[in-house]
Amino acid sequence: MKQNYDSDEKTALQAKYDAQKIAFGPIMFQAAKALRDLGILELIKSRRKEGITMDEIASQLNLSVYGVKVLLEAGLSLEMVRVEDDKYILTKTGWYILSDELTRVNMDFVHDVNYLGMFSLTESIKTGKPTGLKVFGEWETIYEGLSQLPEHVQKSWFAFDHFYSDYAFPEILPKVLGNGVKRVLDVGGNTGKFAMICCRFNPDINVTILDHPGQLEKAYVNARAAGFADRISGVAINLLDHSKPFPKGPDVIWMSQFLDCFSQEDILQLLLRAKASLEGTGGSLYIMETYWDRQKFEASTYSLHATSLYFTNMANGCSQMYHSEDMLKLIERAGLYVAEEIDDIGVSHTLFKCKVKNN
Ligand SMILES: C[S@@+](CC[C@H](N)C(=O)[O-])C[C@H]1O[C@@H](n2cnc3c(N)ncnc32)[C@H](O)[C@@H]1O
Repeated sequence: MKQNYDSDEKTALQAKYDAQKIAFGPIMFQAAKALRDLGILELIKSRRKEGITMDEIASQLNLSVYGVKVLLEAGLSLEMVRVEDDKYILTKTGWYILSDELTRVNMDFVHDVNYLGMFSLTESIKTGKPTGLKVFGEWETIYEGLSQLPEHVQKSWFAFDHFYSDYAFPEILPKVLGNGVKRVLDVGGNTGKFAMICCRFNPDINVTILDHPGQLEKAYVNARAAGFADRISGVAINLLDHSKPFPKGPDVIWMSQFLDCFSQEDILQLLLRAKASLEGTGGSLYIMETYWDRQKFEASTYSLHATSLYFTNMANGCSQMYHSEDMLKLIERAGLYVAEEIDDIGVSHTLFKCKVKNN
């Protein structure tokens, strides 16, 4: 992470250039995506070091020279391509836009899930509502409508969600599921990915998923296909209804990439419900989240700050990718304590193992 956010040491020239990058950001984003999706970057990459002319790209891809020209010129300013003797060559940034899975997943998420809705971000800030969500439907939060979003939007949403958790899950399994764990409560368990990993990890483990009915349907299909139908069950629930207690007495309550879907007031209530479920049992609550202050790389912090605005405008209007101190204060207020913490899991996660105080 950039260690401090209290300095301003750019020259005026650099600052003005950076301001133009912001001013034209949405147009240049579309240019980068068009260069990727029209196959221009792929073709340039296939020519490696000798490069390829604009005319040849146009003819091979059946595009107008005009169209290829404006995109390639944008690509020069984006530093995605460079040009030598009229021949275009892919830069390192161009390679990342084309071939890096993390970048692709992020770009598709921005484009398919967020781009249209973000037009009303200011309104979301003023109203505390996810006003961008209306481009897809009339839900209070995106989670209620997730299974009804257009196919390509769902695909990008799930790819974004799964990319990050898929990398994180395998690393922490022995820590979370070792020591005779038998009953796992996966709060916000989505399509059952973690539940199935638990079942594979140890044949004695049974998992209950709490989530919206649309997500549970997908989880059941996946569980059946994997042969775990008898070990994975679900409770269809709107978790914002804090009058509904969590099932009592699991060995592990698992909340992965989940609490960022809620306001701080709601997180406190969810933690209190988790605590009530664990009271007197010796069980643990594991919270796996991406905190913007715990990142090793500026690129991660930047991505998390941007992702917060997805929550503001598209998801629910009130949550975000939190600072770890926000979460630690809520854990304390709920009467829990962090018994163990691990940073740098997967792409950018932190795991808090929480216990009930004076249990
Ligand atoms: C970002 S996903 C995380 C999924 C999974 N735990 C992972 O790590 O990949 C959040 C999950 O919480 C669920 N969720 C969010 N708000 C909810 C609510 N109010 N009631 C029930 N489920 C909710 C969503 O449906 C979704 O499956």
